[in-house]
Amino acid sequence: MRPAANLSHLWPELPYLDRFAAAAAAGFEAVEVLFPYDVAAKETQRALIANGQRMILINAPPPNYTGGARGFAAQPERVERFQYDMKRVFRYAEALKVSFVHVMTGVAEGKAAKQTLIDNLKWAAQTAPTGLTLTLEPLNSVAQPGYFLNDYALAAEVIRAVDAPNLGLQYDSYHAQMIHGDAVAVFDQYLPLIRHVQIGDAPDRGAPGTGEVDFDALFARIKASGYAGWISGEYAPNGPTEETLGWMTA
Ligand SMILES: O=C(O)C(=O)[C@H](O)CO
Ligand SMILES: [Mg+2]
Repeated sequence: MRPAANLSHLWPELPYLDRFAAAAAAGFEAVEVLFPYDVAAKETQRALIANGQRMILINAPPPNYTGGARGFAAQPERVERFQYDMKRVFRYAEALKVSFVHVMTGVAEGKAAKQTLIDNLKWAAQTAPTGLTLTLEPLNSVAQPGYFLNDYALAAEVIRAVDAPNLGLQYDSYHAQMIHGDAVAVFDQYLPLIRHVQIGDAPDRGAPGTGEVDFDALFARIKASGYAGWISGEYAPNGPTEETLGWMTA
């Protein structure tokens, strides 16, 4: 088990740069951040160095760089902007030495959207710096209405169509449970494509153990599978984050 902390979700009461120290004090050597772009990469780097941590994952920027709409990789009218932004994210990722960039599809539907996503990902996989893996994550339609990649079967189809060694699946127990009703079965079914794991409960996206995901079974399956990647806590703590971290030793 290699635990990581998603600092966009955990320690929400602290300013961004203070969350690194809180995570270090809780024992996290690895962190991830959804959208670090409104802070200079050097400042994030300083926080990582000061706390002996590594940044494992960032998201490709949303249209306004700090939040809001979740990407546009499946929007046919924004291919040029996609390539422009991905070049920026690659520079940012290299500066922070991140392992994964989550590419978001945005709101879209239909055949043209799927083909655009596949073409964009082929280009991005070829252009990405060596050592960086791109991920796709299905997001459920309650959290992200209209989001193109709203199903694990669709994500698997796109990943297989792109067929690049540096593109894989980002599994998230919260979204998997919301979309398919059984997060454990989704983990089992898509294991060969999974490169990164995030955990949160459903339906409220609380800490593991607060909802309907069977975490005992999920952790047992992860352990039995030989999955050797990161498991990142990405949930809304209902109270002090430190009191929600039992999963780190599960
Ligand atoms: O919502 C999630 O689960 C994510 O991991 C995304 O990165 C959303 O931006
Ligand atoms: Mg997630």
